[in-house]
Amino acid sequence: MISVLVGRLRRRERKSEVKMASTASKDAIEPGCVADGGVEDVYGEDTATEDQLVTPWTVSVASGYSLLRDPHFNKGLAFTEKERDAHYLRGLLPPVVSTQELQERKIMENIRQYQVPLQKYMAMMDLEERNERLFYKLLIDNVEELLPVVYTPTVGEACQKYGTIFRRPQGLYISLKEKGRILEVLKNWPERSIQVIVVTDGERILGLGDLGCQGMGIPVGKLALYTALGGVRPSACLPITIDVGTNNEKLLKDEFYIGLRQKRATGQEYDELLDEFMSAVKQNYGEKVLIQYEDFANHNAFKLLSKYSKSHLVFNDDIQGTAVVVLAGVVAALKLIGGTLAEHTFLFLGAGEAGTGIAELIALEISKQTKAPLEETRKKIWLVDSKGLIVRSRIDSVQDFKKPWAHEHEPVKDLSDAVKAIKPTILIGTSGVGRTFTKEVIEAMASFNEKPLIMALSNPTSQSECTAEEAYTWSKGRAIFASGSPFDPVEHNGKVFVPGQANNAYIFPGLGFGLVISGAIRVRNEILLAASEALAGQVTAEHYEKGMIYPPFSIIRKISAHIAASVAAKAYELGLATRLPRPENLVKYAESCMYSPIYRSYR
Ligand SMILES: NC(=O)C1=CN([C@@H]2O[C@H](COP(=O)(O)OP(=O)(O)OC[C@H]3O[C@@H](n4cnc5c(N)ncnc54)[C@H](OP(=O)(O)O)[C@@H]3O)[C@@H](O)[C@H]2O)C=CC1
Ligand SMILES: CC(=O)C(=O)O
Ligand SMILES: [Mg+2]
Repeated sequence: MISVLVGRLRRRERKSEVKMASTASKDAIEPGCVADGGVEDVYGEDTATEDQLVTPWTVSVASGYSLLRDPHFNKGLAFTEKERDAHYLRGLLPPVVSTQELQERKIMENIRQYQVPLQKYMAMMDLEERNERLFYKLLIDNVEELLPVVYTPTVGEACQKYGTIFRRPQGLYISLKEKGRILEVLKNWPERSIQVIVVTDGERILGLGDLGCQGMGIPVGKLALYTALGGVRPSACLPITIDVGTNNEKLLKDEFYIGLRQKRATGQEYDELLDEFMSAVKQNYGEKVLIQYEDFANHNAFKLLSKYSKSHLVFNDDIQGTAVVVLAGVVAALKLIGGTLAEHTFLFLGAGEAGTGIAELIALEISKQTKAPLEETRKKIWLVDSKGLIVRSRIDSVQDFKKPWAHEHEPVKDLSDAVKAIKPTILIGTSGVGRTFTKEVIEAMASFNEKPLIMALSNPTSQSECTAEEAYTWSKGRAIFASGSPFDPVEHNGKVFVPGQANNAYIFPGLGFGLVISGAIRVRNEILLAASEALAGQVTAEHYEKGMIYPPFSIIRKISAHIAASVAAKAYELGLATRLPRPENLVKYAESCMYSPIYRSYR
């Protein structure tokens, strides 16, 4: 044990020596710029130029067999002849020397041969554990094909079966057993320079409910996107699952379940654990670490966000990230459906984190545009929950986050009747319940709207309120449609429709990256609105011609650089940014900070 600790300390000392050696070259890019992820180049391997030699440190200099088994440095068959000599690799590899491009082609061919999505997911996770740079190269270069594998919908199935497919632990598990020792647990994580944490307690995993400790697939997947889509260096990302038990009876009885076998802790016990976690994170990683809450149930999510947004850099992806991406999609869609934001009427199925989060940001933007008070702008937005339309007469019985949406109206029991009564121009699904946008609902939308905007946001695909095909067919090809999980293009009456993917994956990687590169210390609504505007600004005439309201994921790194720049600019303007001086060209700066998965050469 002592020798492991000494080894780890030595590693950190050596990393900082390398860091000093590499700083000079970075200054040549832009003063103050720190390459790859906007965080300190702890390993020294991420220098901006690829021809510089770096040392593959692990406990000591990694070499031979251990080098091949260190995913951070392993290049497999791509080790050069010189590297094979210098690092004792002779005989441990077959003679051929491959390129990263050839390795990438081979793995893509292998992955395409799997028919079952979960097999593709497992192949990708295996690759991440074997060769991190190749994993990210694959993900970046084939983003549209691989996003559904490492993210929704497949990650949902992976979480459901996490115990069965579990091979090696990913991320950090903090359970009730660690109460009183969370700081110690954080120190067990091998990296010190953490910039982004994604944390879940597993209670509302996508629209699949309580998956307890097996929710870990979500922080792992989200952080893979932080690197691939946003450019944050992998070593600066930390996935965490807080295990307070699960109320999922099936999992509690599952012999392969990996979490605490007890009912969820609530009340004071829960609050104290979360409080200790939040303090320990700040103590260990400082003020500027971004904590992204993910897939908490709404009874905790709103509370946590409001409690810690005053003292920590926190962001709730389901409440805030979803709101940003949907507002951007709606604003972009105005070019196709006409009118201003204020002229539209919105109806939501689902009044939880996503529904009320989106509703509030839309109301804020309308208020900003029209100067009308927020109480007024909220009146154009209606929400339906599991008990029907949220109306004034229900105000005393609904949760606090629903109260602003309890408008004057007679009670309405179901969505179909609500659509007919409210006559919305925009229908948004955030219920987590599949196939709830029925033929009757879509036909009603199409009966009083020339171009109804229909967004079925629930994930994974099985929970989508309707499919793309249903939306286009039932509206006779008039709907503008976007969904949370991807759908293939649909042909209807000889015309091809390309559905948009309204998923917070467009936003959180760029938004988080913008916070990191500016050293922001808090997230504010103005920052969310800036991110939304930046995303909407990336939709071009060419996209509109195809009926698209989001740009394609194939250009996500460019999109993320623009979002990050707008976020950073707003953070500087609000006095929330601490990384000084402010770079002049923030888009260029963001691009220059992005992690590159290209192999480095070892001395
Ligand atoms: N596309 C994206 O980027 C995102 C998608 N989502 C998806 O949105 C869904 C909801 O997430 P979230 O808002 O966090 O969940 P919540 O649990 O906070 O909210 C769900 C809401 O849906 C309502 N609801 C449940 N069943 C029905 C029903 N049969 N009819 C009408 N309303 C119903 C609930 O009603 P009640 O309050 O009465 O219980 C609640 O208001 C999930 O599937 C999630 O995957 C979430 C975030 C981002
Ligand atoms: C996309 C996402 O964050 C969710 O479905 O929860
Ligand atoms: Mg989520």
